Parts: sequence; structure tokens; C-alpha cells
Amino acid sequence: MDKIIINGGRVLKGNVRVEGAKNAVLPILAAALLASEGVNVIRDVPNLSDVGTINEVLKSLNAKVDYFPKLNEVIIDSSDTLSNEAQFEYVRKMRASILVMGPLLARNGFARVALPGGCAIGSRPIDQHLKGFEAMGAEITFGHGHVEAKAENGLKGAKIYLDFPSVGATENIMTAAALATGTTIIENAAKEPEIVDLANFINEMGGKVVGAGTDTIRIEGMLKLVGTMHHIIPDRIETGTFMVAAAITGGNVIIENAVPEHNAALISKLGEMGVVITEQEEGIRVTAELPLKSVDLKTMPHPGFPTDMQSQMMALMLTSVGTSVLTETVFENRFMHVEEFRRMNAAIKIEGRSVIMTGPSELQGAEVAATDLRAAAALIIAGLVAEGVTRVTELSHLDRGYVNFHGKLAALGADIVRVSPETQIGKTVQLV
Ligand SMILES: CC(=O)N[C@H]1[C@@H](OP(=O)(O)OP(=O)(O)OC[C@H]2O[C@@H](n3ccc(=O)[nH]c3=O)[C@H](O)[C@@H]2O)O[C@H](CO)[C@@H](O)[C@@H]1O
Ligand SMILES: C=C(OP(=O)(O)O)C(=O)O
Repeated sequence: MDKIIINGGRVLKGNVRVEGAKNAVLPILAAALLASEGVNVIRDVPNLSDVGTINEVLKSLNAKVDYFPKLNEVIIDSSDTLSNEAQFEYVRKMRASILVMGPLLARNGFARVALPGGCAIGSRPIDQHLKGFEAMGAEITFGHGHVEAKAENGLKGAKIYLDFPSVGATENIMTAAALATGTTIIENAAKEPEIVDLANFINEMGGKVVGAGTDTIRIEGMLKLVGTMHHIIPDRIETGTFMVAAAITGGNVIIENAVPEHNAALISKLGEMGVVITEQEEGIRVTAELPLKSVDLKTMPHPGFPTDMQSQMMALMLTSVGTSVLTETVFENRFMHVEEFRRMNAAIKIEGRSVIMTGPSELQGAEVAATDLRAAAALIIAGLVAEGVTRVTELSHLDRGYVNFHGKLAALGADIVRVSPETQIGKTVQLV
């Protein structure tokens, strides 16, 4: 089992470059299935295990997929007839596999997808996705751990009001609507930058989506879509993760390929804590003089504070002076990392959907296990300032969403290595 080992106490300095966004590339690779002619060339694809998984899903659906990880490129030819079913082996590994449901329904009038079930951060139902498909004329049935959507006479444009601005439901409905007859309007839609990237991609394939990035999205259905070339937007969560890593060490780091507007809520919160953030030509510069001030924060759908930055911010808030309250409103169970922080001597308690931290905690190195993707990053960040050695296990979570995280931190001056049973102790490991 791989481990990341950190010897705390180094100040981060230098430049780091962020990759293409995981949460943009997954829906976009799924949406590539909409093209019944030509090939899609997707660029700035991060070399993540989740990308490998979605590629496998696409292949299982009869698309031809060529992946060039060193070039950060995927080429997809989905011009042959697609099969209908995304199997449990993929959906279990990665929930975003359900994002093929919209494109399959649009192309085939039928889709069968294994039910994703709950996960470490919450129960994560898909009722809003299905409500959208149903409004467009699909018949939904459940059985044997699967959900089926059938639209024998094709999908028809509809007006859909989402009960919650779900990212996945907005994406699945957008892709289903892209080939439907007539116009679909999604109200109370998610407004994340990844939704805008998906809309741009659909439009580049010849679609007509307007309003992405606002709470009302209008999609005109087309007769067909054609393959195109698309660049994935930079990863705002990887950007934010390095901002927090720089801040916790009192560092001075420039983050290249970052889009400040995508991180407005985080930048504002870090500013309240005393972190100085400036936009430069090279990227976002983050400097901090310790100690930082305590703050309260609440996760919200975009443009609110992102839940995917919650655990990393928890690490930072633990080290700030005073009492901090962090409230999670997006997922009902995204506090599994709290117990791991406790193992590092964190003064932290959970009260309902909030955690209360009395800082600064004198963090101590310990052996801790990543409970989900962002928790993995958060524990490593805590290890950067903990006294002594921190060992982080369960790194398969980390590999879903971060490319060479330990290598990038080491290049900024952190004392960090990744070891695996197959490699010598202390040798850094590169993903394929
Ligand atoms: C691959 C990807 O892009 N993942 C992101 C996406 O996940 P995902 O698309 O799964 O997140 P959603 O926005 O759909 O979920 C947000 C909340 O809505 C609930 N919900 C969602 C759909 C539904 O039909 N019914 C329902 O109740 C969920 O259980 C959750 O509590 O957005 C989340 C919220 O920003 C991020 O944390 C994830 O990193
Ligand atoms: C929760 C996340 O991803 P997913 O929706 O793919 O589980 C995340 O990126 O933090």
C-alpha cells in the first residue's frame, strides 16, 4: 500500500502549475458520446485515475478511445452505434460514470446504468437527474441494482426546475437535451465553471446552449452533433488546494494556470484570515505571515464556498488563532477526516453539520488514512506543518483528483516522499 510521508516544518516557495479540471473533464468526456460524426479531441486532460475510469466506461459503450497521458489528450470516436449500459464495476469506482446516462439517452433513446449508491461523503441520490429525464418524456424504471431510462419516441424539450442546483443533474440534463426535439430550460441550474465548460463543448460540437453560469440554462436540441477540439479549463480545486498549502506554511507561492474568478469565495475567505493574494501575469501569488486569524465559513453551491475545499480549509483553520466554525451544507456526511485530524492532535468537535475548532492546534505527525479525495489532500497539508512525521495512507483517493501531488509539493520545498511496496523507500513515484 502506497504512503505519503511528510516531515513537517518546511516553508513552501516557488511556482506550481495546475492541471485541467477533473470535474470538467469527466462530464466532457461523457458528453463526447453525443457526437455521431467525426472525432472529439480533448486537450489539457489531467493524468488521473478517474480519467482512466471514464475512458473505460466509454470503451465499454463501444466508443473508440485513444488516451495519450503524456500529451494530456484523449481522442474519442463515438460514431458507431453505442451500447446502452454503464456497469456497476465502473459506477462503483467513480460516481461520475452516471454522467453517460444523458448522452446515451439522447443518442439511443435508452440507457441502463448501475445505481451508484452512497459514498464516504453522503448518500448522493440521483433523483434530480431522473426528474429531468422524466420531464423530457423518458420512462424511468428500477430493478436489479440498475436504473433504466427509456424514451421510445425520443426526448422532448421541457422546463425543469431543480430542487437543488445539482452539478451532475444539470450536466446530465444538458447532454440529454442537446439532441432532444425542441427547447429545454433548466431553472435553478448549477452555476459552476465546469458547467460553463461543458456548455462550451456542446456548442463547439454544433449545439446551442445559452445561459450556462447563470441559474437558467436554455438548450435547443439539435439533429446531430459533430466531433470537435476542446481544451479543459484549469482545476480550481487543485488551485485552491495549493493556495491553502502555501498559506499554512507561511509561504510564498505562485500558482500558474489559475483562474482567480473561479476561486472568488476562497480568495475572499483567505483574505479575511490574513493571507495576501495578488494576481500577477505568471499566476496567483499567495503569501502569508503566520499566525492567521480564525474565520467562520459555510459551504454552498457556486459561487459560494466550494465543498471540495472544505477539508483543506479545515486544516488551515485548525492552525489559526481563535475559534473557527465550519459548516457543511452541500453533503450531509463530509466530516470523516475530522477523526483523522484528531489523531494529529487537533482541537476539534462536530456539532451537527458544523465543526468547531479552537486554535491554534499544535498539530503532531501521525499515521492517518485518507477517507476521500479532498481529505487526502487536507491531511497532507496538515502534515506540512505538523511537528514530526505524518504518514498518509489510502492514496487511491488522492490519485482520483491530483496529479503528482507529492512531487509538486516537494518542488516547492516540502520534505515529502511517496513510497510504495514496489519502490525503494524514499523514492518518489510518478503516475503513468
Ligand atoms: C464529478 C463532479 O463534478 N463532482 C462534483 C459534483 O458532484 P455531484 O454532481 O455529485 O454533486 P451535486 O451537485 O449533484 O450534489 C450536491 C448535493 O445535491 C444532492 N443531490 C444531487 C443530485 C440529485 O439528484 N439529488 C440530490 O439530492 C447530493 O446528494 C448532494 O448533497 O459537485 C459536487 C458539489 O459541488 C462536488 O463536490 C463534486 O466534486
Ligand atoms: C467529491 C468529489 O468528486 P466526485 O463527485 O467525483 O466524488 C471531489 O472532487 O471532491
